Amino acid sequence: SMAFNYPVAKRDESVVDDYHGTKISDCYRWLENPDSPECKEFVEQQNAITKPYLENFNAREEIKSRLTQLWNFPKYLCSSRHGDRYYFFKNSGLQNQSVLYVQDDLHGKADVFFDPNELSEDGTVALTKTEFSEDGKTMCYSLSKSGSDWITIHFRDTQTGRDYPEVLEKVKFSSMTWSHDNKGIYYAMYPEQQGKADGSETDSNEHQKLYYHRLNTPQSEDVLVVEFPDQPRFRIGADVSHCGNYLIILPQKDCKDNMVYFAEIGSLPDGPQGLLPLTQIVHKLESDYEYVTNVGSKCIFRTNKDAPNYRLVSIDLENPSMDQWKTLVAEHPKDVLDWAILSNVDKLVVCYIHDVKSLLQIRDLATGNLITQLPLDVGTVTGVSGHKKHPELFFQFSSFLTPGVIYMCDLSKPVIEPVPYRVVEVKDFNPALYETEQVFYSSKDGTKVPMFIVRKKDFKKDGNSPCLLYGYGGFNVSLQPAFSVMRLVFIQHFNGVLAIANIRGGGEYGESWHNAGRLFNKQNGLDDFQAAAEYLISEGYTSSARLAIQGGSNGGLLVAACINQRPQLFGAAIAQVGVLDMLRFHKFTIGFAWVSDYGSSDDPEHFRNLLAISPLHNVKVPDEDAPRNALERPGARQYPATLLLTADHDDRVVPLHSLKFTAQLHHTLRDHPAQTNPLLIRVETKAGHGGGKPTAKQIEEHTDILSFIGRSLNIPCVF
Ligand SMILES: O=C(NCC(=O)N1CCC[C@H]1C(=O)O)OCc1ccccc1
Repeated sequence: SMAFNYPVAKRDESVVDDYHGTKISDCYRWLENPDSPECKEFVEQQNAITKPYLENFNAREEIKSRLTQLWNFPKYLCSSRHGDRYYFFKNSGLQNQSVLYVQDDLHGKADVFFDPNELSEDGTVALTKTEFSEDGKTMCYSLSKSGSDWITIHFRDTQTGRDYPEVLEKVKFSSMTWSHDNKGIYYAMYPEQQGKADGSETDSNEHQKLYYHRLNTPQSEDVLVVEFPDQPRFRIGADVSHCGNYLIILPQKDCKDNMVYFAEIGSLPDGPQGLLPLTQIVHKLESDYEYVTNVGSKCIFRTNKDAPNYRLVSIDLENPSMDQWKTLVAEHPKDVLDWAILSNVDKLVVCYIHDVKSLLQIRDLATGNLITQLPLDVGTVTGVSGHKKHPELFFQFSSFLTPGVIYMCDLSKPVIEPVPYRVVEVKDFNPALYETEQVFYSSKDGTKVPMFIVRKKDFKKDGNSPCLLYGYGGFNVSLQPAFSVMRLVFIQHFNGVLAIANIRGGGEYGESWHNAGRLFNKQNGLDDFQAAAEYLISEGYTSSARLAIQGGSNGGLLVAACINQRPQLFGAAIAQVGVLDMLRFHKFTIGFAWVSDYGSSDDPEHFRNLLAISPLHNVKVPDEDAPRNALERPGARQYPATLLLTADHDDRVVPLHSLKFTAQLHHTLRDHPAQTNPLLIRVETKAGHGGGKPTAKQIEEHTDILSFIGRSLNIPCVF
C-alpha cells in the first residue's frame, strides 16, 4: 500500500493545561480556530491526501452509480391534517430535499405547497420543521443553511402560499408552538449571541430565552415570556397544551432530565404582554418529562420518574403535588415506553421498544387500558401522525429490508385495522435474497447485548466476509432497524455482513441501559463494541482484517476510542463527526449539554475518567509485546485504516475534534514502521452534523465511505 506523506502539523508545546494538579499539553490547540489561515491550510493539506485515496478506487464509479440507482425510489413521510387539508412530504427519489405537498382528500390530486429545492442551487438550504396554526391558515417553518443548527423562522399563508414579511433570527434548539388564537408562536432565541452565527463558529450557546412572536410583526417586538437568568445553560422547551389553556415549560440543562413548569395562557385576551407567572410542578432535575396531552387540568406526561422503562403519569395542574400524581400507563417490566400521542379525542397511540423492535398499541385515554395492539413485522415505527380531533392515524414502518411503508387506521371504527397507504418499491432490489437475525452476545462483564446481523441468504460463516459493524452507545438513543441504501450496497456488492450492536449507553432497555453506558460506566459501551467484534470474528461472520467499524458523533467517539484500545482487532475504522477531545468538548457550542453522558473535566473524578477514554489523549504506538489475542489481525501491530469525517458547518460537534485527533494520529504513528494503513480525514464544505444534508452530498459521502472500505480492506466488489 502507498506510503503516506502526512503534513507535519505544528506542535505548540507551550500550551499546557492544569487539570486539578495534572498537567496536560494540548499542542494542537491552534486547530481550534477554524478561521485561522494555518487551520485552513491544515484542512486543505489533509483533503489533498484523502481525496485521491478515495477517488482512485477501481470500483468507485460503479459504487456511485449503484448507490444512485438504489437511492432513486419515492420517499414519503406520514400525511398530517391541518385545517381541512392534508399535507405530506415526498421525495421523488434523488431530489436534494423533500417537497411538501397539499391535497384536499387523501386519494385526490396533490399540489406542491413548499419546495425547498428552490431555495438553493446545491440543496444546502433545508426545511427543518413545520408547525401549522390551529385553524390551518398559517404554517410556521424553519430553514437551516449548510447543515448548521442555527435556523431562521418564517410564516406562510396556506391559502395564498405567500410568506409574511418577518424572519426570526438567532434561533437554535427551539420549539415552535402556536397559541390557539392563531395569532403567534412561542419559540426560543439566543439574544446575546455575539459575532457570526452561521454554524462555522465554535462559541458556546448560552442564555437561551423563550419569546412570544405575533404574526405579521417584526421580531424586535417579540415578548420575552420565560427566562432563567441564573441558568445560562438551560434550553427551554415549550408546548401549548392541546386545549390551548396552558403553556407547558420544560427546561433542561443537558441531555438528561428536565423540570416542568406551566403558565395559564388561555385567559390572556391579547396574548402575553411580558414575563408569564410560572407554576413549578417538577422541582428537581432527576427525570425526563414529556408532555403528551391533557384533559382539563389533568396533564399527561411520559416520564422515567420511578420508572426506568418509562410510564404515563397524570398530574393535576390544580393540585400538582407528587403524592397526587396518578399512573395512567404503568411501567412495563422489560419493554420501553418509547413515545405516546393523543389521537381522535380519546385514544392514546403508544409505541414500545421490545428487544429493539417496535410494538404499537392503541389505549384508552381515560383509563390507559389497552384497546388493541396493531400487527407489525420485525422493525421500527419510524413515523406517526394523528390528530386530537380526527380519526385518521398514519404510521410509517421500516426495517433493514423494508423502506418506509405508511399505514392508515381509522380510529373511529369498532375494529382498528391498518391499511397500506403508501407502499414504495425499490427497483432492482430483491429483499428475498437477504436475511436479518438478532443475536444476544456476551460482553466482557457477561452482560447480554443485542445485535442485528443482516446478510445474504446464501452467506457462509467462513470468516472471509467483509463486515461493517455500526454502533452508537449513548444519550438514551436506540439503534432500531432502519432502511439504508449504503448498507444494502455493502451487503450486496461487497458480499458483506452488516452488524448493528445495541451497546450500553443507548436506550434499548430504558434508563438502566443508558446509565450502564455513561459517565463512569462509559467503558462498558466500548467493551460491548469490542465484544461484538470478537463475537463476529469467533462465529465466522468475518475476520479482523475484513472488519470495518463505523460510528457517528458519540459513535465517532466509540470508534476512535476502540482503535486506541484495540488497534489490531479491526481492519478499518470510520469515525464521523466524532467527539474526540473529551477534556474540552464542553467549551464549544452545545457541548456542555453532553455532560449528562460524559461528565466534565472541570470535576477531578470525571477528569480522570475522561482522560482514560479521550481519543485525543490515548493515541499510542501499538505495543508489539502485548499478549496476542487469537482474533486479532496477524502481523506487526498498527492502527487500522482510519477515515475521519467532519464538515465546516458542523456546530453540533465542531470540526476541531477531528482535526486535532488527525494531527495526533500522524504525529504518533508517522514514523512507526508497521503503520502502512492510511490515517485520513475528509473535511466537507457547506455541510454540518448531518441533519438536512442534500441527497447529492449524502451519495457523495457514502460513495467515499464505501470506496474507503473497499480499497483499504482490498475487497473484490461485484456488480
Ligand atoms: O446536543 C444535543 N444532543 C446530543 C448530541 O447531539 N450529541 C451528543 C454527543 C455528540 C452529539 C451526537 O452524538 O450526535 O442536542 C442539542 C439539543 C437540541 C434540542 C434540544 C435539546 C438539546
